[in-house]
Amino acid sequence: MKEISFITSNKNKLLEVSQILCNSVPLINKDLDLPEYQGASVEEIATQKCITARNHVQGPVLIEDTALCFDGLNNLPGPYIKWFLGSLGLTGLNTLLHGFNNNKAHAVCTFAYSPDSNTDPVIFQGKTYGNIVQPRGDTAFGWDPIFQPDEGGGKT
Ligand SMILES: O=c1nc[nH]c2c1ncn2[C@H]1C[C@H](O)[C@@H](COP(=O)(O)OP(=O)(O)OP(=O)(O)O)O1
Repeated sequence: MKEISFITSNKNKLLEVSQILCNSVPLINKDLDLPEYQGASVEEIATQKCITARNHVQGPVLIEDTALCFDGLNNLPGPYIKWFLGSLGLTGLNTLLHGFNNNKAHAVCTFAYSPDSNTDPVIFQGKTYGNIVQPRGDTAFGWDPIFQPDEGGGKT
């Protein structure tokens, strides 16, 4: 099977994707923080990110874009979660929801894969529903400490 270049600057993302694929797909990582379009849907952002990624490597390319959508904020921060998290921190993200009386949120993982530069990227997407809570638990990866998935047995 041909190797796929998974382009990400995020070590934790690379680790998770490698663990999930469990060597079933040969991945090579290129550590690049690709620009992300604004004002677009998560699917458009992932598509554009994948097209940009193709300029950096030969052969099949895979990228992923993560969004964290707060129901009370009409799905913001969504794809801008990286910048909200960087500016406000975990506690600040939680405080954002004060006054909205709605802690529901969903995480959206959007992968875009392109086998070659002549083929439009294909999108794969998964959503996990849950609630925004006070930070607790493992702080190793991004917004994990404030997201309690509905199917996580009460853990963040
Ligand atoms: O499973 C996750 N659990 C907790 N936090 C997560 C997860 N997955 C991404 N994250 C964080 C990282 C970043 O603060 C933001 C998404 O940003 P996002 O643009 O997709 O990733 P990134 O810029 O870190 O790496 P990349 O070079 O692949 O674009 O959410």
